[in-house]
Amino acid sequence: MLQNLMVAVIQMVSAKNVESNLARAEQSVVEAVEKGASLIALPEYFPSMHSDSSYKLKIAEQYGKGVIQDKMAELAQKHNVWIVAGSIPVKGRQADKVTNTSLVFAPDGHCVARYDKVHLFDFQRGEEIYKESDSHEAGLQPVCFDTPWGRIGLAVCYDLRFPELFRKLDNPDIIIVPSAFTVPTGQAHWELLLKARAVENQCYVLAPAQGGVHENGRSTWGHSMIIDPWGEVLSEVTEAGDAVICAELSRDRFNEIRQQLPAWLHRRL
Ligand SMILES: O=C(O)CNC(=O)[C@H](CS)NC(=O)CCC(=O)C(=O)O
Repeated sequence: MLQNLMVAVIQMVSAKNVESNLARAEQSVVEAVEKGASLIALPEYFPSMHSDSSYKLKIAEQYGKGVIQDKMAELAQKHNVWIVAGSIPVKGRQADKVTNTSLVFAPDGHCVARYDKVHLFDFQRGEEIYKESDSHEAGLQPVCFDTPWGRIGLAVCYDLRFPELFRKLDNPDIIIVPSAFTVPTGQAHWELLLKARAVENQCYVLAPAQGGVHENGRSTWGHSMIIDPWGEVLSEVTEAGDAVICAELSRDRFNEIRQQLPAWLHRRL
C-alpha cells in the first residue's frame, strides 16, 4: 500500500458551454499534475451550469460514451492520474430525465466507478428555487472504489446532509463530495457538514465545489476544501473563482487518529 497520496481539488465557475468548461477543466487538471497530484477531483456539474434544466437533457451523455467522458478518460491516461469527474449529466432510464453522476477514471483511462446522486435538491428560499427532482432520477446505492492508497467513497452535494449514506459506504479512507452549494446554505452549513462527515467517519474528505458568479447570474458558495480525519482543514479555497488546491494525505496520520480514538471500531448499531 502507498504511504502518502497527493490529491488535488479543483474549484470552478462553470458556464453554459461544455467545450469551454472542458478546456478550463483541462487547464486545472494540468496545473494539478504539475503540483504533483495523482488523484484529482472536479466539482459537481463542471461541464455545464445553466438555469434551464432541459439543457442538462440536451448535453447528457449515454453512460460509456460522449465528449465529456472521452476527455476525462484521455486526461487520466495522458497524465497517469485518477480523475474523479465531479458530476456530469447522464441519460436516465426515463427519456426526459438525467442522473447527476460522478464518474471515476483510473490512470489507464478506464471508468472504474459510477455514482448517481441519491438525494435530489428541492429547495425554496425566497427567489431562490431548485427542483432537481423535476429533471433528475435519483440514484439508489452507495458507491466505493479502490485505489493503491485506499478505498474511496462517493457522494454529491446535497447528499452531504444525509449521514446514513456515508455510514452505508464500505469503510472508505477518503470521501469525495463534488458540490455546487447555494450561498445561504453554504455559508451556514458547508464547512460544518464536511467536518462532521470527516470526524464521524474518521476519514479524509475532498470537497471540490462550484464557487463564484456564473454566466446565468447564479452564485455558488465555493470554499472548496480538503479535510483530514481529525476535522482539520488541510487546504481551502478562500476566494471565488477557478482554483486548484493540493494536500498530501498521510497513511500514518490516518492510522494514528483511528488508533488513538477508535470510534470507528466502537460502532454498535
Ligand atoms: O443544477 C446544477 O446546474 C448544478 N447542481 C446543483 O446546483 C445542485 C442541485 S440543484 N445543488 C445542490 O445540490 C445544492 C445543495 C445545497 O446547496 C445544500 O444542501 O444546501
